[in-house]
Parts: sequence; C-alpha cells; structure tokens
Amino acid sequence: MPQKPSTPRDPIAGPQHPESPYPLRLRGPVIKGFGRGSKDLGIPTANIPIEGLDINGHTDLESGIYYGWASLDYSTIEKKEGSEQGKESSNHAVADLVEEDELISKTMSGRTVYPTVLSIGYNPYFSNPTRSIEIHLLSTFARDFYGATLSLLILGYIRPEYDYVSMDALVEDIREDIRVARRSLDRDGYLRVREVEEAWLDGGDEERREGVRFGRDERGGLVGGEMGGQVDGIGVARMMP
Ligand SMILES: Cc1cc2nc3c(=O)[nH]c(=O)nc-3n(C[C@H](O)[C@H](O)[C@H](O)COP(=O)(O)O)c2cc1C
Ligand SMILES: Nc1ncnc2c1ncn2[C@@H]1O[C@H](COP(=O)(O)OP(=O)(O)O)[C@@H](O)[C@H]1O
Repeated sequence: MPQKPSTPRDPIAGPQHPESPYPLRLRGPVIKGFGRGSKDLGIPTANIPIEGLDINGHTDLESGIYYGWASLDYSTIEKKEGSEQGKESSNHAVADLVEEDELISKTMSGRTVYPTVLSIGYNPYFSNPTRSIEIHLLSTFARDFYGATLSLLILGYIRPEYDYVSMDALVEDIREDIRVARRSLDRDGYLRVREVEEAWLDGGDEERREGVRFGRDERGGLVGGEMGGQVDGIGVARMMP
C-alpha cells in the first residue's frame, strides 16, 4: 500500500462539471463501523452497506477518497427507551473546519443536504479485513444517527487511500480532504447537480432514474431530462434498508 507522497496536494479535485461515471448514487441505513472515527481520530464517519454500489453493472469502484452530497432520513431510526437513543458524538479534530454556509442547503421538502467527503476501501492505516464506505458529513451533529437512511451522491475522486506514519498524519490529510471537497463542490457544475438530483436527495427517485439522462446546457452546465429509458453512462447504486 502506497505511503502518502511528499509533493504538495492539489487544492481542488475533478473537472469543472461531474463527468461519467458520476453521479454515482448509494442509499442505505447507517450501521456501526469499527468505532474508531470519533474515538481515535475525532472525525466521525457514517458507514452504510457497500454491497449496493453498482456502476453500470460493475461493482469495482476504485478504492480512494471521494466527494459529493448526502442527506439523512431520520424516520427510519428505531425508537429505543431512555438514554440509548442517540449518544453524543464528537468531531473535535475537524470542528474548526465546519462552516454553516450555503454549501449546506435544504430540499423542497425541508431535508438538509450536506457537503460530504468519503473513503471507500480497506483503510490501510488500520488494515481492515473488509472493504467499507466511510462517510463524513461536513457539519456538526449533537448526536449519533445510527439507523437513519443516508442518501449519497458521489461526484468526484480526490486521491487514493494511503498508509501513514502516524495517526496525526492521517488526520491532517483528512482535514485537507475536507478543504478540497468544499472547494470542489463550491462550483456551478456541482451545485447544479445538487438541484438536478434533489428528488434522490429527498429519498425518492428510485424508478425515474432509468429514464434520466444528463446533458450540457448552453453554458456547459450539467442538466437532467427525461430521455425515454436511456441511462447513458450514469452510475446507479441501489441499497435500501
Ligand atoms: C476523507 C477521508 C479520508 C480517509 N483517508 C484514509 C486513508 O488514506 N487511509 C486510511 O487508512 N484511512 C482513511 N480514512 C478512513 C479512516 O481511517 C476511517 O474513517 C477510520 O478508520 C474510522 O473508521 P470507523 O468509522 O469504521 O471506525 C479516511 C476517512 C475519510 C473520511
Ligand atoms: N459529521 C458526521 N459525519 C458522519 N457521521 C457522524 C457525524 N457526526 C456524528 N456522526 C455519527 O457518528 C457515527 C460514526 O462514529 P464513529 O466513531 O466513526 O463510529 P463507527 O464508524 O464505528 O460507527 C455515525 O454513524 C453517525 O451516527
């Protein structure tokens, strides 16, 4: 597994507009990971089952760090008695990077859409035995949201996964991933996809996807439209709780 190169990192990732195979979509219930994110790193990451990841029939999306948008449906959280409901959560290693600005938006039905950075792979620093998807929402949450349904839109690739000489070095790189994701999403092409994909981020849009195709408008922006059953290079990932 490669170590992090010593060359400076690019401040922004991906082209001006998402290109095929993006956007990739994955939806699933927030499940328990290995319990290291908040405790060891100070960077909580929501895990959802990775099995539904499907890019035009292939499941082998390259391991690495990606950025996109995500939303949460809290209605699927199992109600429990007393104090078990939603333990306090800490994002102390990245709290200073949280900005409650226009990158956090609401859908028509009032659901919050978060800028998001995620890791897909084996977390080489921890040598995980299984492949997982670790999703960090760029916001502060008072409590855990295990059982919520997370709808994810993956829009671009940032870098490969690396091994690190120390946990501090891993945290510092994730902090830079957060900055890169924010800059990368804060571009017209990526803000536009958030609008085009609003139905998906609102928890719906399972069936209509088969008929949606993306094209470019006159300014080169990504737009969606009904195209009579063509999928045309769009990755569709389905994972329902
Ligand atoms: C943006 C981001 C980048 C990451 N990059 C790496 C990496 O390069 N190498 C690595 O071993 N783990 C990486 N991780 C994964 C963390 O190690 C992982 O979130 C941590 O092990 C917590 O896992 P847990 O939530 O399953 O307990 C990254 C996580 C995020 C959110
Ligand atoms: N900003 C955030 N992004 C992702 N998850 C968060 C965030 N803030 C709180 N959480 C909660 O923290 C949980 C992850 O905590 P973590 O310590 O990484 O444990 P594990 O991944 O092992 O479940 C998520 O499932 C979610 O409920």
